[in-house]
Amino acid sequence: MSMLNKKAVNDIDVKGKKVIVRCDFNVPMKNGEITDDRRIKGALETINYLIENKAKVILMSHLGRPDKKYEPEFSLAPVAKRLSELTGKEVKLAQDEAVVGENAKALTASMNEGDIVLLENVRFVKGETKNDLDFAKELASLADVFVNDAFGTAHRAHSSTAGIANYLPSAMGFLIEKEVSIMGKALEAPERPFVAILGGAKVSDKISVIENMMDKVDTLIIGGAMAYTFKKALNVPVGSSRVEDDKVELAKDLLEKAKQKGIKLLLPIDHMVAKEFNETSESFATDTEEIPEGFMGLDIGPKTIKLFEDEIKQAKTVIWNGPMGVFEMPKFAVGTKSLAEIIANTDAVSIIGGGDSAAAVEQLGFADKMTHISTGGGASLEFLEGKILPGIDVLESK
Ligand SMILES: Nc1ncnc2c1ncn2[C@@H]1O[C@H](COP(=O)(O)OP(=O)(O)O)[C@@H](O)[C@H]1O
Ligand SMILES: O=C(OP(=O)(O)O)[C@H](O)COP(=O)(O)O
Repeated sequence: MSMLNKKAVNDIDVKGKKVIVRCDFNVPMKNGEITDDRRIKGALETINYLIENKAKVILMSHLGRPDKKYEPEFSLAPVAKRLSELTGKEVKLAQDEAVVGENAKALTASMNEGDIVLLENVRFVKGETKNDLDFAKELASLADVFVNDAFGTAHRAHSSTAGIANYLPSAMGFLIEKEVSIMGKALEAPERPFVAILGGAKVSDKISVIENMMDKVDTLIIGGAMAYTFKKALNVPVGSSRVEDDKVELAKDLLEKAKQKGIKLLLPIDHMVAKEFNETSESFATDTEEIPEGFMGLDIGPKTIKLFEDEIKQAKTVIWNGPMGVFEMPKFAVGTKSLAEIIANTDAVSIIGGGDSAAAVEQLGFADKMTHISTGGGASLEFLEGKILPGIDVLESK
């Protein structure tokens, strides 16, 4: 695959060079504080390598979705502070509303080897998300080499992730290398049995993943609200569960396809149901796969957990993306938590897609027991769909 043979940062000469590194520092924040710094930690290997190898390190990222102009609440100042703590070095923030302004130019012009400068949020500039080449050229003018290590943003073709590669020699960072090699190997040459577990809200979001996975896996497990569209396709009563009526025919096709390909497709066989979408409403576990009239499925039931567990225990490779229920409500988080624990306790290669399942695994303290937790939600989904990620595609090949 073309994304697997890119030059990495250790394939190029960086000594004394200004290296501009696109990171994904789009971290969740509450009241100006970073609530989860996994993405910052994920970039440290590349940053530390560059420092040790005497590069001048210029970092850039987006944060959130500002309205294409300077907005103080989207400043990367909290990230600069956290980076200083994590690297033990002063990380200067170039405080320019236009990103490549007087401060950025002055700070980057006077760098010593091993210094770190962080540019302001690249999405303060209107052209960024349109992959405007003038802005890409401005960013490139600050440096000698471009390294992309923003896996979480690799599915976007923006000035700082794609356009800039037109103007500088380029390579991928260690985070992108790790994400692509672990997930790439699972897709290309997995140890078998290979089990994919998909959950979350919508079939429509994950159709392409389901289709692509069908060519690779031995077993496909489907939970979360998505499962009810499949149940409806099988004429199983689903009560008032969340169903995408316009995807029922598609679900039928996917079930048929799984059969033709000889893939085991597992759906829930019991459910935690409630009258209403809240935690105080009357709720219970159903005996069978049928959901009574007037009730909705909000989590997988105990028999289903056991069914999925038996399958996961035999797997040599497990990929998981999307929660098994409405895990935001503790009462309906049992399925998601149980799966996290089951996967954590297998010897299989375990890969957790970004987004909700990654957050659940992290919160439960199982992160260390997984082979890999992706730092990209949308990006890992597109990768699993088999799409080429533009932020990687633009980089120089070996
Ligand atoms: N049975 C269900 N009924 C309604 N919503 C559900 C159900 N199961 C899961 N969800 C919701 O799906 C959402 C996550 O879906 P999605 O965004 O597709 O996942 P991810 O972020 O992992 O890609 C969560 O907010 C969760 O509450
Ligand atoms: O957080 C991100 O996406 P994700 O929530 O799908 O992982 C990335 O930083 C991309 O951000 P964007 O979806 O605003 O382009």
